Amino acid sequence: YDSALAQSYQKQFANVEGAAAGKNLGLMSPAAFVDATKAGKEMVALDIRTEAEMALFGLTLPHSLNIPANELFLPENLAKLPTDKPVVVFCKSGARATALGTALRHAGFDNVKILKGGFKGLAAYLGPKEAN
Ligand SMILES: O=S(=O)([O-])[S-]
Repeated sequence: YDSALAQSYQKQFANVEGAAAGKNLGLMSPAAFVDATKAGKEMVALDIRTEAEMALFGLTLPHSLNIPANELFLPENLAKLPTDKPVVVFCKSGARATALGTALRHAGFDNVKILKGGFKGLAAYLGPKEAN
């Protein structure tokens, strides 16, 4: 294996322990995302689902980007990601966002957060109380 890369990951994950483990992985709960959005905090939501999924439903937030996971690391797409405000990565259930968000963080995008549970988690959190 690539020992330099492994060392770099060891450094990245060295603080993933105890109560701060999730935070140090860049995970953001649906509650924290909703609160930050309502508080008007400047954030960019990045939807990395496939185009077919995005066609069904997607983000209508003012600052959102749609870049499918399989194209995210193309230089022209990385160039679209702001580095001066949080970028919250979205997918359906959180798996892709965790993988791709972790990769972005490892590549130096320290401002990247991962929406825990994806759209599903957000919908479950908002639930009927918001619909009423
Ligand atoms: O990757 S996923 O959690 O959206 S199915």
